[in-house]
Amino acid sequence: MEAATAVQRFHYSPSSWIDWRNFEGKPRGSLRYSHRTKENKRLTVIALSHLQPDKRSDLRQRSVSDKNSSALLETGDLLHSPFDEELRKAEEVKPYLNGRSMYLVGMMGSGKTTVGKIMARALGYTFFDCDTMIEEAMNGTSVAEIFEHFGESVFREKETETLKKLSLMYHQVVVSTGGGAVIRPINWKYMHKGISIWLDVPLEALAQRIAAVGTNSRPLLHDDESGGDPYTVALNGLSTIWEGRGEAYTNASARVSLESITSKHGYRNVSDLTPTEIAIEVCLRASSMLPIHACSFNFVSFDKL
Ligand SMILES: Nc1ncnc2c1ncn2[C@@H]1O[C@H](COP(=O)(O)OP(=O)(O)O)[C@@H](O)[C@H]1O
Ligand SMILES: O=C(O)C1=C[C@@H](OP(=O)(O)O)[C@@H](O)[C@H](O)C1
Repeated sequence: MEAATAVQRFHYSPSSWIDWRNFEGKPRGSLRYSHRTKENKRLTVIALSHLQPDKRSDLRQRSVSDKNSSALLETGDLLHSPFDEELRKAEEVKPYLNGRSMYLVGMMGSGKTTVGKIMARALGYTFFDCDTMIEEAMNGTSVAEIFEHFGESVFREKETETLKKLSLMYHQVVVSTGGGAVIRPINWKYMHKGISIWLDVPLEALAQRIAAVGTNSRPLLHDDESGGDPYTVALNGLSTIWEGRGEAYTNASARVSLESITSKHGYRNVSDLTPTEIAIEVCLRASSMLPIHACSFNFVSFDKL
């Protein structure tokens, strides 16, 4: 076996936990950690960057508390940590997707970015965030600044251009769209080139998430002057937006309801679901919609089934 592709099994012990501060951010939703072993071999660990601080500590506890837990350390290939094992369920659907891209739609805060990064990792797809692409195309101007200085219509034009580019130039991508991408019919023409999945999350759960991180990056929630608490402000804003576009989400090829997954897992609240559990469900849902014969066509336009 060549040294460059050799995969070594590394057993965690309570004292061998890796300090997260040694990680550096990398594109494509991963973090890379390198250190030298006693034998002076360079080992690299890739871990999931989507993990929130609380989820990281979950992983840490799971890793150090189980004597048999192990992670594959590698020199250039993928890491499969104990956490990644869950993702194998999603990875298994890859052959059925036949390279089709996945477009995540849903209200702001529904987890399109968080879940999309995990899906991309599981499927070996490339992840794109539409808002980030627009910001980059506007020389780093933030979404909030684009709304403020140029108005929503300019942002929507850029959004359409970005979806067009993604749908025509790429395959095997997971795209996190902006919450409002569903309102322009032309955008559906592009998103239906792949599989579009609506992440349907109750407004109360969305308001909780948004209140926790603030509305700075979400200009459509800025206008409230009621002086209410962050949760109420977010819920009122989301309710108004939902009235205007709730129906548009039903154009998606499939809907993944977080309430349904919650009861499937026997949980009490939507907030008990991990992003990984949701990502697995989205991948399974996408592949379950594909008729067997559709799998023999590569990258054909995938209109609503
Ligand atoms: N399943 C989840 N459980 C709890 N919080 C989540 C979950 N998914 C996303 N979040 C949090 O909600 C916020 C919005 O998520 P994000 O992925 O940015 O949504 P979107 O891209 O749809 O706007 C983030 O702070 C994220 O950490
Ligand atoms: O709902 C919307 O109209 C918007 C949602 C935002 O994206 P997220 O859904 O990623 O927050 C962003 O595109 C912009 O603020 C407009």
